[in-house]
Amino acid sequence: MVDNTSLFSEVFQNRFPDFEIIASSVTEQNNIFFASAIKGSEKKLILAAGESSGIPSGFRGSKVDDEECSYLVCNQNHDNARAVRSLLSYTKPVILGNANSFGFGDRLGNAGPAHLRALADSEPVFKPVLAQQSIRELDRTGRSAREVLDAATWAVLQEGYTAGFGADADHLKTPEDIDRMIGAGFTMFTIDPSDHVNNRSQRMSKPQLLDAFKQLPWYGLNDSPNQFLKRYMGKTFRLANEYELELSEITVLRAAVKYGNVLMHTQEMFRYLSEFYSGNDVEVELSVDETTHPTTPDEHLIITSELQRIGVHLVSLAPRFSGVFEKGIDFRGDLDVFCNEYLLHQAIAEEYGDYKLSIHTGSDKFQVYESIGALGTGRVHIKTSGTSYLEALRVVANSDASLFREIMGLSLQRFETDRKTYHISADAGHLRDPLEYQDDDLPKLLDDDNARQVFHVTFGSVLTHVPQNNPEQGFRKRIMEVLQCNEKVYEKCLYRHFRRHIAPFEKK
Ligand SMILES: O=C(O)[C@@H](O)[C@H](O)[C@H](O)C(=O)CO
Repeated sequence: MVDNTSLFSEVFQNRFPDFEIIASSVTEQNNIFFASAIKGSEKKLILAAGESSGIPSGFRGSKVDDEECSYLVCNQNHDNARAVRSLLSYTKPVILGNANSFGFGDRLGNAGPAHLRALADSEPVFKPVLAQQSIRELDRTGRSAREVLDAATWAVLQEGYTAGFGADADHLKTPEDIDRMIGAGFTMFTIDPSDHVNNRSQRMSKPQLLDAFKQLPWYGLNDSPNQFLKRYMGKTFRLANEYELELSEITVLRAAVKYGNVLMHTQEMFRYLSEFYSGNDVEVELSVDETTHPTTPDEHLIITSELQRIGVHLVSLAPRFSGVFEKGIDFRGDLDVFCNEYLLHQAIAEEYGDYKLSIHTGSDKFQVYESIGALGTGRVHIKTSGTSYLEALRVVANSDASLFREIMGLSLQRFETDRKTYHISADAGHLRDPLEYQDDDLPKLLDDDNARQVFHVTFGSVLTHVPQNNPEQGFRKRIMEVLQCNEKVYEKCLYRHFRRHIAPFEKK
């Protein structure tokens, strides 16, 4: 039996023959039908159809009145995204809780449909965090938090994905960062206290540690040096009836000095979010992945115990894992050491924090996913972002060699500046002048680690580059046009790439 939505897919198509109606998007609410559509090379649209009086007032568009039916042809702009979210609840982000989740950072705002398809074709292993951008990414691309959230709403509507998605305001360092993101409707808040990690503690002698230990913000933490030492020094903590962590005096002192101010700052950010936005349904991640030294399991145990004591509740925590996690390339290091520590971190997260482990810089870590996917233990959040931008550049390299060479030229120029604050080891000296590559060799650069990292961290310079003599020819506009003309290829690249990330977690 033909259901209403497939019937209306035909109605829309017959009424607008020069539009491509996206069948997966057709939905009905209060006898009004909606569909995502594409009109030639123009931006995607949203169509509404029904009795004229029935079309909700929040939608803005051009009206077409037929005898039996009225239609509204709307641009996918912010006002219409808000109207969609107020009408179709599944297009609003929600908190995901303890469910395994996958962060699909999307610096261009057009990768969402393929992200959802890569996930939908797997058994329900992950919930999608479809809107995810860090303050650093927004500052570098010039995009707003609402643009990121709207892109996720349009993707969910287009794919007819009704199972719920998250929205991660990533790497927040100040209360102002929280204000900037929560106003757009984000639901997950990743606190980044890395500026408060005392990395010097790694090299401190015991006298230096004792001196720094006394100067920690004990009053703010409602604690004292002696009470802290009594809780941990010389204590043995059993984990999952399998592991034991015995905390020596020097370990406890070093952990306190390294993370003491992190706890204070995290408490302040958590209280700000909880008190100023008490009406919002939110969840919090703590990310200490961008520090100079790995987070040891001993340190993780102390951090999570202290967070519990000061009333900070997390949905996930991102430690700095051992081994080399760099942007845009696979894991480097001893995979056995990583897996052993991962299991310890998982046991701590489960037993002392009841939260997920979060893997940042999760793009392209295929060796890790083959290992931990097979383990099938614990709960995990995986965070990716730059890798979707690299797949977009792969399409540009295959479709518009001239544009790609221009982008590569700018990326090489900007690399040494833009690489700051990113943990990468690429050597641009291995790359040649863009003009020295044959057209056919350009796409292969997206499989070269040095080139991947050069492109990965220069996204901001590229996406905000507008030639003074020709403002209409900015790189972002040209990239989006190439992707729009090659949408099926782009979606196939993204789908294939994210299936490779997700498949290792599917039950064999
Ligand atoms: O580039 C960024 O700022 C973000 O993508 C950030 O690195 C994010 O937390 C991440 O780890 C994505 O892989």
